[in-house]
Amino acid sequence: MAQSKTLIIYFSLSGNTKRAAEQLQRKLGADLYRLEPVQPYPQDYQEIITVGEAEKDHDRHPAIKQDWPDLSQYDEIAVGYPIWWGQPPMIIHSLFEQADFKGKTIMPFATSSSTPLSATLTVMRQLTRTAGATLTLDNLSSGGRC
Ligand SMILES: Cc1cc2nc3c(=O)[nH]c(=O)nc-3n(C[C@H](O)[C@H](O)[C@H](O)COP(=O)(O)O)c2cc1C
Repeated sequence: MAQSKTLIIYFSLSGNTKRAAEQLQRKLGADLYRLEPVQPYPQDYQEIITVGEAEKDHDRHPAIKQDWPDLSQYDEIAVGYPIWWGQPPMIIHSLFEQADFKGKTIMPFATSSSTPLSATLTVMRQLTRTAGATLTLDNLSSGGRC
């Protein structure tokens, strides 16, 4: 029987998380899917800040395109995102609400200017638990279940 593959789902605006996801893809031999909002974010940095801040302040989870691969092929899903205001962006909430992650192992990874991945793990644990999945840092930099 073929071994189950890992799927990497990532969100990236300016390309840093995209590059991290591609590195991880090479390391894990995983499949790759870029998460995108239905309504694209603005190009202008200041406008991104305005839109992103409004989403955060109003707990608004943007509509997402839902053309990811059939998740039943994967036991492990790596979820990557840029850290926004010390947290995963609201689009990651949309992902956990719309995708069926029940029974999956979720491996988070993130890029930022300085905030560490660990700052986002309380939210990621909550999202993962609500989705009926398990959060792990195995295969990534830190190691260990959380
Ligand atoms: C709206 C917004 C909020 C951000 N908040 C933080 C933050 O709290 N901490 C941090 O270290 N970097 C923060 N950053 C920087 C991004 O996390 C960083 O540039 C990231 O690598 C961008 O990833 P991307 O190129 O995949 O979009 C923020 C950037 C944006 C646009």
